[in-house]
Amino acid sequence: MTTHPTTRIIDGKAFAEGLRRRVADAAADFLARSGRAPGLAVVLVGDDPASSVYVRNKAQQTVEAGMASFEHRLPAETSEAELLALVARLNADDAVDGILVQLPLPAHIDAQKVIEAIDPAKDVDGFHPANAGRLMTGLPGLVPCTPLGCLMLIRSVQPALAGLEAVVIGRSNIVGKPMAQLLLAESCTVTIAHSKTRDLPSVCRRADILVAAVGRPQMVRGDWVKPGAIVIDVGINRVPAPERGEGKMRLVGDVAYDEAVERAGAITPVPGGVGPMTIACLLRNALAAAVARTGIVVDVPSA
Ligand SMILES: Nc1nc(=O)c2c([nH]1)NC[C@@H]1CN(c3ccc(C(=O)N[C@@H](CCC(=O)O)C(=O)O)cc3)C=[N+]21
Repeated sequence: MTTHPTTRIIDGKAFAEGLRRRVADAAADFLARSGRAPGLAVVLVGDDPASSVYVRNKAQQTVEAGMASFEHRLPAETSEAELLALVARLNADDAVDGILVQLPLPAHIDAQKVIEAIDPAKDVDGFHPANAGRLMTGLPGLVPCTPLGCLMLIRSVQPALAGLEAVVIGRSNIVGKPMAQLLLAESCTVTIAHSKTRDLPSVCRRADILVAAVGRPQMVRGDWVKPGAIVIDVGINRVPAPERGEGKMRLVGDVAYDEAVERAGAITPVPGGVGPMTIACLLRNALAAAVARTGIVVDVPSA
Protein backbone atom coordinates (compact mmCIF):
# COMPACT_ATOMS: atom_id res chain seq x y z
CA MET A 1 0.00 0.00 0.00
CA THR A 2 1.24 3.48 -0.83
CA THR A 3 0.23 6.70 0.84
CA HIS A 4 -0.58 9.81 -1.17
CA PRO A 5 2.81 11.35 -2.03
CA THR A 6 2.11 14.43 0.05
CA THR A 7 0.33 12.83 3.03
CA ARG A 8 1.81 14.13 6.24
CA ILE A 9 1.75 11.87 9.29
CA ILE A 10 1.37 14.25 12.24
CA ASP A 11 3.81 13.12 14.94
CA GLY A 12 1.91 13.96 18.14
CA LYS A 13 4.47 12.18 20.28
CA ALA A 14 7.31 14.39 19.03
CA PHE A 15 5.19 17.55 19.20
CA ALA A 16 4.19 16.69 22.78
CA GLU A 17 7.85 16.18 23.76
CA GLY A 18 8.70 19.63 22.44
CA LEU A 19 5.72 21.18 24.23
CA ARG A 20 6.68 19.49 27.51
CA ARG A 21 10.22 20.85 27.13
CA ARG A 22 8.88 24.41 26.73
CA VAL A 23 6.58 23.91 29.73
CA ALA A 24 9.55 22.62 31.75
CA ASP A 25 11.62 25.71 30.86
CA ALA A 26 8.78 27.98 31.95
CA ALA A 27 8.20 25.93 35.12
CA ALA A 28 11.88 26.45 36.01
CA ASP A 29 11.43 30.22 35.52
CA PHE A 30 8.34 30.10 37.71
CA LEU A 31 10.30 28.31 40.44
CA ALA A 32 13.14 30.84 40.21
CA ARG A 33 10.76 33.78 40.54
CA SER A 34 8.28 32.43 43.09
CA GLY A 35 10.35 30.03 45.18
CA ARG A 36 8.03 27.13 44.44
CA ALA A 37 7.25 24.86 41.51
CA PRO A 38 3.81 24.86 39.87
CA GLY A 39 1.74 22.07 41.48
CA LEU A 40 -0.69 19.62 39.90
CA ALA A 41 -2.99 17.33 41.92
CA VAL A 42 -4.45 14.25 40.23
CA VAL A 43 -7.24 12.32 41.95
CA LEU A 44 -8.15 8.74 41.00
CA VAL A 45 -11.11 6.98 42.59
CA GLY A 46 -11.12 3.21 42.19
CA ASP A 47 -8.63 0.90 40.51
CA ASP A 48 -9.58 0.76 36.82
CA PRO A 49 -6.30 -0.51 35.26
CA ALA A 50 -6.33 1.85 32.22
CA SER A 51 -7.04 4.90 34.43
CA SER A 52 -4.32 3.79 36.80
CA VAL A 53 -1.77 3.74 33.95
CA TYR A 54 -2.82 7.22 32.75
CA VAL A 55 -2.55 8.64 36.28
CA ARG A 56 0.93 7.14 36.69
CA ASN A 57 2.02 8.62 33.32
CA LYS A 58 0.62 12.02 34.28
CA ALA A 59 2.43 12.03 37.63
CA GLN A 60 5.72 10.96 36.01
CA GLN A 61 5.54 13.61 33.28
CA THR A 62 4.56 16.26 35.84
CA VAL A 63 7.73 15.57 37.81
CA GLU A 64 9.83 15.43 34.62
CA ALA A 65 8.54 18.92 33.75
CA GLY A 66 9.84 20.20 37.09
CA MET A 67 6.40 20.58 38.63
CA ALA A 68 5.12 19.29 41.97
CA SER A 69 2.84 16.25 41.64
CA PHE A 70 0.22 15.44 44.27
CA GLU A 71 -1.31 12.04 43.59
CA HIS A 72 -4.45 10.97 45.49
CA ARG A 73 -5.60 7.38 44.98
CA LEU A 74 -8.86 6.67 46.76
CA PRO A 75 -10.71 3.36 47.09
CA ALA A 76 -13.68 2.65 44.80
CA GLU A 77 -16.02 2.82 47.84
CA THR A 78 -15.08 6.46 48.55
CA SER A 79 -18.28 8.45 49.13
CA GLU A 80 -19.20 11.55 47.17
CA ALA A 81 -18.91 13.58 50.39
CA GLU A 82 -15.36 12.32 50.98
CA LEU A 83 -14.34 13.20 47.43
CA LEU A 84 -15.91 16.66 47.71
CA ALA A 85 -14.02 17.16 50.99
CA LEU A 86 -10.72 16.31 49.26
CA VAL A 87 -11.52 18.74 46.42
CA ALA A 88 -12.23 21.45 49.02
CA ARG A 89 -8.84 20.80 50.67
CA LEU A 90 -7.05 20.99 47.30
CA ASN A 91 -8.94 24.21 46.43
CA ALA A 92 -7.63 25.74 49.67
CA ASP A 93 -4.04 24.47 49.26
CA ASP A 94 -1.79 27.22 47.88
CA ALA A 95 0.80 24.68 46.66
CA VAL A 96 -1.81 23.22 44.31
CA ASP A 97 -2.34 25.21 41.09
CA GLY A 98 -4.21 22.54 39.14
CA ILE A 99 -6.72 19.83 40.10
CA LEU A 100 -7.67 16.91 37.85
CA VAL A 101 -10.23 14.34 38.97
CA GLN A 102 -9.86 11.37 36.66
CA LEU A 103 -13.07 10.42 34.84
CA PRO A 104 -15.11 8.27 34.71
CA LEU A 105 -15.99 8.24 38.42
CA PRO A 106 -17.78 5.29 40.09
CA ALA A 107 -21.55 5.37 39.46
CA HIS A 108 -22.45 6.31 43.06
CA ILE A 109 -20.63 9.66 42.66
CA ASP A 110 -22.24 12.55 40.75
CA ALA A 111 -19.37 13.57 38.43
CA GLN A 112 -21.01 16.89 37.50
CA LYS A 113 -21.21 17.86 41.19
CA VAL A 114 -17.48 17.09 41.59
CA ILE A 115 -16.56 19.09 38.47
CA GLU A 116 -18.52 22.08 39.78
CA ALA A 117 -16.81 21.82 43.18
CA ILE A 118 -13.35 22.44 41.65
CA ASP A 119 -12.16 26.06 41.86
CA PRO A 120 -12.41 27.25 38.20
CA ALA A 121 -8.97 28.87 38.59
CA LYS A 122 -7.53 25.37 39.28
CA ASP A 123 -9.71 23.48 36.77
CA VAL A 124 -6.91 22.26 34.47
CA ASP A 125 -9.37 19.97 32.62
CA GLY A 126 -11.43 23.03 31.66
CA PHE A 127 -14.63 21.08 32.46
CA HIS A 128 -16.14 23.56 34.98
CA PRO A 129 -19.17 25.43 33.52
CA ALA A 130 -17.37 28.71 34.22
CA ASN A 131 -14.48 27.70 31.93
CA ALA A 132 -16.84 26.20 29.31
CA GLY A 133 -18.72 29.51 29.30
CA ARG A 134 -15.52 31.52 29.05
CA LEU A 135 -14.43 29.47 26.03
CA MET A 136 -17.83 29.96 24.40
CA THR A 137 -17.77 33.73 24.95
CA GLY A 138 -14.12 34.25 23.97
CA LEU A 139 -12.87 35.11 27.46
CA PRO A 140 -9.51 33.83 28.72
CA GLY A 141 -9.79 30.65 30.80
CA LEU A 142 -8.67 27.05 31.04
CA VAL A 143 -9.39 25.06 27.86
CA PRO A 144 -9.90 21.25 27.83
CA CYS A 145 -6.59 19.48 27.16
CA THR A 146 -7.54 17.14 24.32
CA PRO A 147 -9.15 19.77 22.05
CA LEU A 148 -6.32 22.20 22.84
CA GLY A 149 -3.80 19.56 21.78
CA CYS A 150 -5.79 18.88 18.61
CA LEU A 151 -5.78 22.58 17.71
CA MET A 152 -2.00 22.72 18.18
CA LEU A 153 -1.56 19.75 15.85
CA ILE A 154 -3.93 21.24 13.25
CA ARG A 155 -2.05 24.53 13.33
CA SER A 156 1.28 22.72 12.98
CA VAL A 157 0.25 21.67 9.46
CA GLN A 158 -2.11 24.57 8.58
CA PRO A 159 -1.54 27.91 10.34
CA ALA A 160 -4.29 29.75 8.41
CA LEU A 161 -7.63 28.26 9.45
CA ALA A 162 -10.09 31.08 8.70
CA GLY A 163 -12.85 30.03 6.32
CA LEU A 164 -12.00 26.32 6.35
CA GLU A 165 -14.82 23.77 6.71
CA ALA A 166 -14.40 21.85 9.97
CA VAL A 167 -16.48 18.82 10.91
CA VAL A 168 -16.29 17.52 14.48
CA ILE A 169 -17.85 14.09 15.02
CA GLY A 170 -18.89 13.83 18.67
CA ARG A 171 -20.64 16.29 20.99
CA SER A 172 -19.20 15.53 24.43
CA ASN A 173 -18.41 18.30 26.89
CA ILE A 174 -14.87 16.88 27.08
CA VAL A 175 -13.90 16.90 23.40
CA GLY A 176 -16.57 17.59 20.76
CA LYS A 177 -18.14 20.79 22.06
CA PRO A 178 -14.92 22.54 23.16
CA MET A 179 -13.18 21.43 19.92
CA ALA A 180 -15.98 23.06 17.92
CA GLN A 181 -15.66 26.27 19.98
CA LEU A 182 -11.89 26.43 19.39
CA LEU A 183 -12.31 25.95 15.64
CA LEU A 184 -15.09 28.56 15.58
CA ALA A 185 -12.76 30.98 17.37
CA GLU A 186 -10.30 30.32 14.50
CA SER A 187 -13.07 31.40 12.09
CA CYS A 188 -13.67 27.95 10.66
CA THR A 189 -17.16 27.04 9.43
CA VAL A 190 -17.96 24.39 12.03
CA THR A 191 -20.36 21.44 11.90
CA ILE A 192 -20.88 19.22 14.94
CA ALA A 193 -22.00 15.75 13.81
CA HIS A 194 -23.27 13.04 16.16
CA SER A 195 -25.19 9.77 16.35
CA LYS A 196 -28.39 11.32 14.97
CA THR A 197 -26.69 13.07 12.03
CA ARG A 198 -28.19 12.04 8.68
CA ASP A 199 -25.74 10.83 6.01
CA LEU A 200 -22.60 11.27 8.11
CA PRO A 201 -20.27 10.22 5.25
CA SER A 202 -21.51 13.13 3.07
CA VAL A 203 -21.16 15.59 5.94
CA CYS A 204 -17.58 14.41 6.54
CA ARG A 205 -16.66 14.69 2.85
CA ARG A 206 -17.18 18.48 3.11
CA ALA A 207 -14.50 18.79 5.77
CA ASP A 208 -11.14 20.44 5.23
CA ILE A 209 -10.56 19.56 8.89
CA LEU A 210 -12.15 16.35 10.21
CA VAL A 211 -11.98 15.61 13.95
CA ALA A 212 -13.25 12.18 15.03
CA ALA A 213 -14.16 11.88 18.72
CA VAL A 214 -16.83 9.20 18.95
CA GLY A 215 -15.21 6.20 20.60
CA ARG A 216 -16.14 3.73 17.84
CA PRO A 217 -13.16 1.82 16.49
CA GLN A 218 -12.33 2.69 12.86
CA MET A 219 -15.78 4.13 12.15
CA VAL A 220 -14.56 6.87 9.78
CA ARG A 221 -13.80 5.19 6.45
CA GLY A 222 -11.38 6.31 3.77
CA ASP A 223 -14.09 7.45 1.37
CA TRP A 224 -15.49 9.82 4.04
CA VAL A 225 -12.29 11.86 3.77
CA LYS A 226 -12.04 14.77 1.32
CA PRO A 227 -8.77 14.45 -0.62
CA GLY A 228 -6.15 16.61 1.10
CA ALA A 229 -8.13 17.03 4.36
CA ILE A 230 -6.54 17.25 7.81
CA VAL A 231 -7.76 14.23 9.81
CA ILE A 232 -7.48 14.32 13.62
CA ASP A 233 -8.25 11.01 15.34
CA VAL A 234 -9.16 11.43 19.03
CA GLY A 235 -10.31 7.83 19.51
CA ILE A 236 -8.37 5.47 21.77
CA ASN A 237 -10.03 2.06 21.43
CA ARG A 238 -8.59 -1.21 22.68
CA VAL A 239 -9.50 -4.02 20.27
CA PRO A 240 -8.51 -7.71 20.13
CA ALA A 241 -5.31 -8.37 18.15
CA PRO A 242 -5.20 -12.17 17.65
CA GLU A 243 -2.35 -11.68 15.13
CA ARG A 244 -0.18 -10.67 18.12
CA GLY A 245 -1.11 -13.78 20.05
CA GLU A 246 -4.03 -15.12 22.02
CA GLY A 247 -5.77 -12.55 24.22
CA LYS A 248 -3.57 -9.67 22.96
CA MET A 249 -5.06 -6.22 22.37
CA ARG A 250 -4.01 -3.21 20.32
CA LEU A 251 -5.01 0.48 20.19
CA VAL A 252 -6.96 1.81 17.23
CA GLY A 253 -8.58 5.17 16.64
CA ASP A 254 -12.03 6.21 15.45
CA VAL A 255 -10.60 6.44 11.91
CA ALA A 256 -9.80 3.51 9.60
CA TYR A 257 -6.22 4.75 9.35
CA ASP A 258 -5.00 2.54 6.47
CA GLU A 259 -7.85 3.81 4.29
CA ALA A 260 -7.85 7.45 5.40
CA VAL A 261 -4.09 7.86 5.00
CA GLU A 262 -4.62 7.32 1.24
CA ARG A 263 -6.78 10.44 0.94
CA ALA A 264 -5.80 12.76 3.79
CA GLY A 265 -3.37 15.65 3.37
CA ALA A 266 -2.33 15.14 6.99
CA ILE A 267 -3.42 12.62 9.61
CA THR A 268 -2.72 11.75 13.24
CA PRO A 269 -1.87 8.12 14.07
CA VAL A 270 -3.14 6.15 17.10
CA PRO A 271 -1.14 5.69 19.27
CA GLY A 272 1.32 8.58 18.98
CA GLY A 273 -1.11 11.29 17.84
CA VAL A 274 -3.57 13.13 20.06
CA GLY A 275 -3.02 11.04 23.23
CA PRO A 276 0.46 12.35 24.13
CA MET A 277 -0.75 15.91 23.41
CA THR A 278 -3.50 15.56 26.03
CA ILE A 279 -0.98 15.05 28.83
CA ALA A 280 1.40 17.73 27.51
CA CYS A 281 -1.52 20.21 27.45
CA LEU A 282 -2.46 19.21 30.99
CA LEU A 283 1.01 20.28 32.12
CA ARG A 284 0.67 23.45 30.03
CA ASN A 285 -2.66 24.21 31.74
CA ALA A 286 -1.20 23.62 35.21
CA LEU A 287 1.53 26.14 34.39
CA ALA A 288 -1.05 28.58 32.99
CA ALA A 289 -3.13 28.20 36.17
CA ALA A 290 -0.05 28.86 38.33
CA VAL A 291 0.69 32.02 36.35
CA ALA A 292 -2.91 33.29 36.44
CA ARG A 293 -3.24 32.59 40.19
CA THR A 294 0.02 34.25 41.24
CA GLY A 295 0.54 36.96 38.62
CA ILE A 296 4.09 35.69 38.12
CA VAL A 297 4.81 36.11 34.41
CA VAL A 298 6.57 33.29 32.55
CA ASP A 299 6.31 32.18 28.91
CA VAL A 300 3.28 29.85 28.77
CA PRO A 301 3.15 28.01 25.42
CA SER A 302 -0.07 28.85 23.57
CA ALA A 303 -2.02 27.11 20.83
N1 LIG B 1 -10.42 14.23 34.12
C1 LIG B 1 -9.89 13.57 33.09
N2 LIG B 1 -9.08 14.21 32.22
C2 LIG B 1 -8.51 13.54 31.17
O1 LIG B 1 -7.78 14.13 30.36
C3 LIG B 1 -8.78 12.13 31.03
C4 LIG B 1 -9.62 11.52 31.97
N3 LIG B 1 -10.16 12.26 32.98
N4 LIG B 1 -9.91 10.20 31.89
C5 LIG B 1 -9.30 9.36 30.88
C6 LIG B 1 -8.98 10.14 29.63
C7 LIG B 1 -8.03 9.45 28.70
N5 LIG B 1 -6.86 10.32 28.62
C8 LIG B 1 -5.71 10.00 27.90
C9 LIG B 1 -4.51 10.66 28.05
C10 LIG B 1 -3.38 10.28 27.36
C11 LIG B 1 -3.41 9.20 26.49
C12 LIG B 1 -2.16 8.77 25.79
O2 LIG B 1 -1.08 9.24 26.06
N6 LIG B 1 -2.26 7.78 24.86
C13 LIG B 1 -1.13 7.20 24.15
C14 LIG B 1 -1.12 5.69 24.27
C15 LIG B 1 -1.18 5.20 25.65
C16 LIG B 1 -1.38 3.68 25.70
O3 LIG B 1 -0.59 2.97 25.08
O4 LIG B 1 -2.34 3.23 26.36
C17 LIG B 1 -1.21 7.51 22.66
O5 LIG B 1 -2.32 7.76 22.17
O6 LIG B 1 -0.19 7.48 22.00
C18 LIG B 1 -4.60 8.56 26.31
C19 LIG B 1 -5.74 8.96 26.99
C20 LIG B 1 -7.05 11.40 29.43
N7 LIG B 1 -8.25 11.36 30.01
